[in-house]
Amino acid sequence: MWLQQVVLRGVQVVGRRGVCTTVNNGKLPLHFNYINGERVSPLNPDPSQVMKVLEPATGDLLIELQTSGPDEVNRAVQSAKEAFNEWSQLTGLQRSRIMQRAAQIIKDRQEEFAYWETRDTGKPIYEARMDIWTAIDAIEYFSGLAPSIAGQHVPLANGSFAYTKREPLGVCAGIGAWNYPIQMAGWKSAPALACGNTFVFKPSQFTPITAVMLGEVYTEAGLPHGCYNVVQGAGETGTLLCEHPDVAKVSFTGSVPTGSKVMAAAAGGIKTVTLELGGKSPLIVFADANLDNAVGGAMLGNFLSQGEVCSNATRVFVENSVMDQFLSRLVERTARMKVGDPMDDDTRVGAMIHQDQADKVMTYLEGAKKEGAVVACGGEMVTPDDPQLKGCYISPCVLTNCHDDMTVVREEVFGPVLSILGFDTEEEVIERANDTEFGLAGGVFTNDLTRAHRVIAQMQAGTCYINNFNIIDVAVPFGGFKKSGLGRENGVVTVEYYTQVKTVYVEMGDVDAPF
Ligand SMILES: NC(=O)c1ccc[n+]([C@@H]2O[C@H](COP(=O)([O-])OP(=O)(O)OC[C@H]3O[C@@H](n4cnc5c(N)ncnc54)[C@H](O)[C@@H]3O)[C@@H](O)[C@H]2O)c1
Repeated sequence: MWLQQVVLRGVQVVGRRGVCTTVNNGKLPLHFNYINGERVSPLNPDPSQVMKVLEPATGDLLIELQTSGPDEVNRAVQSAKEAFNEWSQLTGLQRSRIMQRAAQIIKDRQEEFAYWETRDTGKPIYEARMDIWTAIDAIEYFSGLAPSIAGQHVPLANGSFAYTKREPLGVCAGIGAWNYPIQMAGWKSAPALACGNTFVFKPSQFTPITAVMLGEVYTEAGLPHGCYNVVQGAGETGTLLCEHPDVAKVSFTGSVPTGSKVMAAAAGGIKTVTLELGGKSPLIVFADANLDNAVGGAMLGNFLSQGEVCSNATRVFVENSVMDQFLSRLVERTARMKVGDPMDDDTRVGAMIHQDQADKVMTYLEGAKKEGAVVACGGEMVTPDDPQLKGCYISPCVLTNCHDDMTVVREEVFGPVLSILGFDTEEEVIERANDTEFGLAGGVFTNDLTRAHRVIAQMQAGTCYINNFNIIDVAVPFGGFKKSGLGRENGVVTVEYYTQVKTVYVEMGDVDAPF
């Protein structure tokens, strides 16, 4: 492996999976906050607030770090507040140039980023490399938009006019989930910064590493100190950010229950929120579809990142007349997926994020079997040959004999579990597909162009696919309907979520006052 020894600023990590040793004698690696342009330790370290981060692949301790309490959150927000004046006064082009340099630095360091993303998340390295690119894409894309963020000119009577400006909001906070850490840091910081805001990010407590590396990159690229900050911690740190009076907006990615708490915490300060929440997305396969493509789409829609993906098509509706062909091809391809060492290039299913998540998935599977589901393949805990790999590995699972009211079909499992449901008519399947509180994504496979658009038009989901699934492009908005969220990430529309409109009336004549 190319990275036997990696040195992060302030932290030395020896060996491919060794426990990290730090400049602080391996006791309290405190340099995982990023405030005012540098990695920092909380000013008043509290030994009772140390967070242990385990490596998913091995189950070993990866890193220990200090949780950020009120003082540290305030320090990060104040750093962002002080930086706002300078950053927001730059032209879009000036901001753009700095961001472009940042994107280039990540490209130069992409293997290092991918390595750490894999160690932090347990996902296969080939996927981590793609994730790094999604962050690069966001920084490049929003840097491209920055110079063209502008308002409107509106002519009024008698030569008077009004104009609008798109102004930044101020300090924006981001809170991330553990399944796509660098992507979330990129998707949230890039539009925030491009629009002239400054930013404080709290990654998930399970995946703290790459967000801090991104801070170093931004600083190296010339981002003024304080524009991008990171605080570490779990829910309490997140709440402190949401409630902080100097935070103008919160962009949150995570589960529906937490999203609801974030919205409530932000409500006190009348702050805007972007919420990217959970899903239970449907994929409908009609009999006329190209079945190999449909099988590929169903697998993309279920087995990336060990199935820990919000938009996953965990309910695959297959027209009964092609069920047998579809299922045999799906099972054959799924059973071939290599489960194991996330650092191997040909691994397709890595380690679950932690034991609790693996237990949760296995509990759903046990419940599904009790409710009558049949395991067509997978769904077992796998023990890799390498004794170092003591994490939790689950073989990708296809469930048949499912019905709509099973728990596994109704709730978000967040693991490699695909439920197959048969259907006979278009009308019936649309109603069943929409029968969920979620609305993140949805898809259809058919060669009938008219039907494809007719079905998608009725689908209650924010991100829809015809003849593919789970592809993303930074130029295309992503987000959910119903309980799956509010607002969008990616695409030009995101500028609206990181700016506020100022209207200015300009009188060119005399004031016509009736007093
Ligand atoms: N829609 C999307 O784009 C998207 C993407 C990825 C994951 N998700 C969803 O995320 C969930 C899995 O991630 P998770 O387990 O990390 O979610 P989670 O809701 O448990 O945690 C998400 C983040 O919120 C923080 N948090 C917890 N309580 C908080 C509070 N009261 N106030 C503020 N922040 C708080 C956590 O520390 C973490 O950083 C799934 O439901 C998945 O569908 C959605």
